[in-house]
Amino acid sequence: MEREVQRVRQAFLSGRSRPLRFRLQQLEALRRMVQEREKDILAAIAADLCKSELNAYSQEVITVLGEIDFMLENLPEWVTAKPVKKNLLTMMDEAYIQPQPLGVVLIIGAWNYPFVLIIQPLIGAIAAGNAVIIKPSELSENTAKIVAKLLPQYLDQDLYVVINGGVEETTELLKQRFDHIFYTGNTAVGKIVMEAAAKHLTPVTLELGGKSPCYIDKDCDLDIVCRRITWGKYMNCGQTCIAPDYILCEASLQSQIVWKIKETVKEFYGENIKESPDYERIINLRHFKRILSLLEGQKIALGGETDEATRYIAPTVLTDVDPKTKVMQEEIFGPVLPIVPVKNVDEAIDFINEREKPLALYVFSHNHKLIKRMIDETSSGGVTGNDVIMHFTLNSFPFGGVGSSGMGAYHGKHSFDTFSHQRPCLLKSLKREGANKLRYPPNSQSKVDWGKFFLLRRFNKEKLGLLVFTFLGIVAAVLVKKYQAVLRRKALLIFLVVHRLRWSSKQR
Ligand SMILES: NC(=O)c1ccc[n+]([C@@H]2O[C@H](COP(=O)([O-])OP(=O)(O)OC[C@H]3O[C@@H](n4cnc5c(N)ncnc54)[C@H](O)[C@@H]3O)[C@@H](O)[C@H]2O)c1
Ligand SMILES: CCCCCCCCCCCCC/C=C/C=O
Repeated sequence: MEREVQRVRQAFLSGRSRPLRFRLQQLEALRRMVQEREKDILAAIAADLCKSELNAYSQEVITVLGEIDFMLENLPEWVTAKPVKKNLLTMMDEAYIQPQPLGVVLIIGAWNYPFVLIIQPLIGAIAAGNAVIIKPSELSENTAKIVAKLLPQYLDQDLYVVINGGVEETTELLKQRFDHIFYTGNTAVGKIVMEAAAKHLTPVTLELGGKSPCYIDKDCDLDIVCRRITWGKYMNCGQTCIAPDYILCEASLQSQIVWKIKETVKEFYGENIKESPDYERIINLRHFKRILSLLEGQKIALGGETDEATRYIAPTVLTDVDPKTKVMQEEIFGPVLPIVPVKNVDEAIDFINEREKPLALYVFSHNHKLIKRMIDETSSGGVTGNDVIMHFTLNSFPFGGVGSSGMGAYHGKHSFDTFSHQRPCLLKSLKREGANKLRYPPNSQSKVDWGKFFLLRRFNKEKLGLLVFTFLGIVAAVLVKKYQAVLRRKALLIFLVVHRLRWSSKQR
């Protein structure tokens, strides 16, 4: 493992991942890989999650292609140095921020969207000029294998490396020194990753989970609300990090919600859900049993049918759920939707704020003010009003959690920033030592006063214009003189002295 990481580091140190042209060419090659090997990729995802190829394409491949195109379009602008505002002490210098790659990045993926969750961060890491080691989830082994097979056929083989394996291999990998670790998965392992990273002071992005609440106000169109919630909750069999985990609403709405979800389930998956190409299965037996255990003692208002042999769990709704029960203590990550009755929006806000900060929050209402109030008075990674999941699709948004749902974010420019160091660069001249002398010992009151003037003096636009105009006038005048260099310095000095004296007298 150590040797493998060392090999990737050597490749990074060669410098070839840095030029813009190389980054664009690698991103184009990645796009070619997705397009040319689409069938293989979709088949692998389908095998891992019992997912139709159409769904695999819409849920994973579209996002990846969109992200690559967005990067290709914007990268030339993002990589350029950005000049910054200067103060009086640095006004003759060059000052800019240069984004630079961090070095060798480790990306650890989760199984539930096994392709997009490793390829989307990879796109950001390549765009920012890094070398990357990718560790796909061992639970989605078909996707892990196809990614390990295809990437070296399209990308630089020493800069971008896939390492497959389970907990043992990941633990070994985490002992190595990286320049950034990007982890997607559950919160418990997130803590293990962060602890390992701390040994090398490696910064981390943690894309974690949590219980994302969904508040339904009585002032809304329940047909549409239930259709949207049914889509987001049962997509991928509930195994989506930002799926609505539970519903909060007034008790009187429960029966209508159950009825409308039931009708929508029929509309989406037909009479025989098991036969539907659009309904997935639980990833493994451990998760299947874990989800079943959440149903114990609950009032099942819809669904509840299961089949262990195929790890099938029907779209399920629980009503009158007691917040103290197990289903409300952990992220469900399956097709089970508890409804917890609350008296009103105030109680819903308190309910959310008494718990860990979720990855997403959903609010449904015709009342725009109520939605805004929920946003203002709660915290979550992201929010969608009157829909679910859809904030994920906007790559101008930073995607990530807050508190126990994660730290850091990615997608689009946010990915580029996550994998870049914003390096401040100040380029001075070895001339103009007069002004620099102000900071050298021995110190004096006069030097401090000059320092205050140079660093604290604020010019509004008019004054700045006047200053520039006067300065240019002086420069023009002295240029025609014989001893221009000496005179210019003196004139500038006189101007600054006069200006500072005026400023000091005003302050007194
Ligand atoms: N925020 C997001 O973008 C996002 C996306 C998907 C999933 N998630 C969250 O991830 C969770 C589901 O994923 P999961 O955790 O079951 O996926 P998982 O089991 O695939 O684990 C994630 C990764 O962690 C590694 N890992 C597991 N145990 C480890 C250990 N002890 N030490 C080191 N590495 C270890 C695995 O090898 C894997 O690569 C849910 O909580 C979900 O909400 C979050
Ligand atoms: C045909 C229209 C496509 C609509 C877009 C669907 C968006 C699906 C997004 C799925 C989320 C994938 C990432 C998951 C993260 C957490 O698990």
